[in-house]
Amino acid sequence: MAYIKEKQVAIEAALKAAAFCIDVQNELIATDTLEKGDKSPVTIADFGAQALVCQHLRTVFPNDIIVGEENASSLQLPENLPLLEKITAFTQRFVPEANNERVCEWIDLGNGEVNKERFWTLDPIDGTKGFLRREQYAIAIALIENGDPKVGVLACPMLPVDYDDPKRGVGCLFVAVRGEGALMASLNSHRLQLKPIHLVDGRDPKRLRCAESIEHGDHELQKKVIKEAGLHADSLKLDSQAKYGVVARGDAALYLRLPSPTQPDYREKIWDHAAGVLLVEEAGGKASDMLGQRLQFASDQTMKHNQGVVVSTPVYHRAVIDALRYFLA
Ligand SMILES: Nc1ncnc2c1ncn2[C@@H]1O[C@H](COP(=O)(O)O)[C@@H](O)[C@H]1OP(=O)(O)O
Ligand SMILES: [Mg+2]
Ligand SMILES: [Mg+2]
Ligand SMILES: [Mg+2]
Repeated sequence: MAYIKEKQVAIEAALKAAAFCIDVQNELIATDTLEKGDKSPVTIADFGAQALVCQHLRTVFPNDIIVGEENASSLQLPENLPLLEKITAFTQRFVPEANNERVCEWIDLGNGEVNKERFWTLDPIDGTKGFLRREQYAIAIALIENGDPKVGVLACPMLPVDYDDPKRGVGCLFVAVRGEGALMASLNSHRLQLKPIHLVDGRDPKRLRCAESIEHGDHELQKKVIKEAGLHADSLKLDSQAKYGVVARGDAALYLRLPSPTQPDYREKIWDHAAGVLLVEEAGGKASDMLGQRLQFASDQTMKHNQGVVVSTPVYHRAVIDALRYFLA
């Protein structure tokens, strides 16, 4: 077994951040949200979850670089002091020594640079819009070495443990280490029981479906490609890297995300994919961009060499790449 300590620490950090997000969500009010430069929302939970994860990683791996989505610059503006104080108050429930200054320092531990050796990438809340709608979101943590995700953890506090059995409740933890398979645990039981998960096996036709974003993508082209690849069941629409989780555990056969026609120049971010890609690969699947090229995690935080993502079983992956070649020709 490899990366034992990294895996353990990433799981602890993700669970702490998930508990934090659940607390904030239960008590959140509209003014607990800011708008970023790109018009996307960021909440006190995004900031607090980044602070907690970075603080935790840094305690155990003091020399490791962290590349996270958020930074504390807006929180240092005088008009945002009430917001910062709220984040600190919630953070103190998990780390009693938190104060305003430390919380900003912990958030900014996540301002490291992508490099070719070793770094962590973190999305403290992936799917902030889903979080605000009380639908799907994920805490996503990945360790990248030499451009390759080695450890990936996704906590999905709102994801049904089993779409077909609502009694099993919501809340899932996904864990993968390169070469060691993909695992999932319910967040509902007292003891975390990680069990192996696998891709869809084709015996259940209703699971031969695609997982798609609610907000992002080219839904028109996706529809044509999905059909051409031979997937006929209605898509699952859900926010965040929870889509990687449902593919890895066989609730869907494909995650397709094509560049939106309204934002053709948007490039994906490493923290939106690294953990999920490892999870699906370790469950036996394939992940690439829309041209079938390898997703690159070590050139920049923006994946400027890739467009779109195709994540699936080897057979459907091939079929989707072929269908895309046909439609894009
Ligand atoms: N214009 C955009 N196009 C594609 N993805 C985006 C865009 N803006 C933000 N995102 C990120 O896409 C992911 C949400 O995708 P989905 O629609 O699949 O849930 C999130 O990681 C979100 O960031 P964030 O982490 O801030 O929520
Ligand atoms: Mg965001
Ligand atoms: Mg994200
Ligand atoms: Mg985010």
